[in-house]
Amino acid sequence: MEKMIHVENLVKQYDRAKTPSVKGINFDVKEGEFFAFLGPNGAGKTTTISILTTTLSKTSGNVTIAGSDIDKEAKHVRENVGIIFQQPSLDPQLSAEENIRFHACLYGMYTYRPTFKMMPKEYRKRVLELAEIIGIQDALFKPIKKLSGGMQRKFEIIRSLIHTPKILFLDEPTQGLDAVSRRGLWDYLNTVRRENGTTVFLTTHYIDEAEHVDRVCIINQGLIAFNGTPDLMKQNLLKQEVILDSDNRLALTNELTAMGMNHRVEDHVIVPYQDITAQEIIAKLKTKLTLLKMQEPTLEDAYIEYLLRTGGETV
Ligand SMILES: Nc1ncnc2c1ncn2[C@@H]1O[C@H](COP(=O)(O)OP(=O)(O)OP(=O)(O)O)[C@@H](O)[C@H]1O
Repeated sequence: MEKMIHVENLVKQYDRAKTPSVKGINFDVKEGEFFAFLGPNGAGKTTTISILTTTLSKTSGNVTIAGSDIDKEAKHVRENVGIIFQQPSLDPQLSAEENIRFHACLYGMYTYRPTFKMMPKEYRKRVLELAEIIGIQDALFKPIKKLSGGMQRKFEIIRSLIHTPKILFLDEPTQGLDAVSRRGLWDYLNTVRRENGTTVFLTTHYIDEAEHVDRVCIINQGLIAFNGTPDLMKQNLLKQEVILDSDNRLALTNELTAMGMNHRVEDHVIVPYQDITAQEIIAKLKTKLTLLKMQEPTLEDAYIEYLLRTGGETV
């Protein structure tokens, strides 16, 4: 599988800043991968994403995007990426379609024409197709300022996809959106990923949005603190527990003690385990159980635990 993003010893020192904001980080993102770049406020996410999308210069290091060097082949890089920034970047005075048209012409895809009807057939087809996928055809010709925040975000995504980028960079794309709009946006992005095989690089403070990504990379104080699958992150950090109970709780706890299993009694009997599976514990128990529950840690639990253990801020 081709490396879509390659980052090697990337350093960014802002003018007048005492220390670098990004301190020599390394990571790769494979073609088609859904990659979440997480970290607390000020960790270096926006700095990194801005460098990768050629909107900010780096201090040192090597970065290639879809095989193109970000310094030597910046134009190629821009042709291959779509970007959704933290702050909405649509022109509120223009209609949704006009925003898309300007963007497409800016990318050199088409020569500008003053009306939608005068644009080439291929452009019109693509815009209508993309609008249909999210079900917002009706809003296409309305002024952007009349649309809800969620709809505007969707239009930004359409706009960023108009040139069929290989990589979509999303910098906190759902910030400020309500739960329904967030869900709708993710359903749409998943459709795009499935249909186009687009590589997605996401930064978000909603850790649950990264629960189903292929890989999570945590940046903390300008350094990579973790890079691996969400499952690995949970396994590495969270103690696993099984929650049990019985009408004869004393018999149950006695049995656990006899088995040499550490446990504590809270609302129920909680049994932390390591080097053994929950199934093995349960198979050994003779006492009749009235409750059997696995503790299902979330990615957010693991993330907070990770930052606490590595001495980072959790905000
Ligand atoms: N233009 C700048 N000049 C000097 N320092 C900056 C500049 N932009 C960012 N920084 C500093 O660089 C560090 C990383 O900031 P960055 O915006 O990349 O973090 P972030 O992880 O995106 O944070 P957030 O989650 O709050 O958006 C911070 O300490 C920030 O204060």
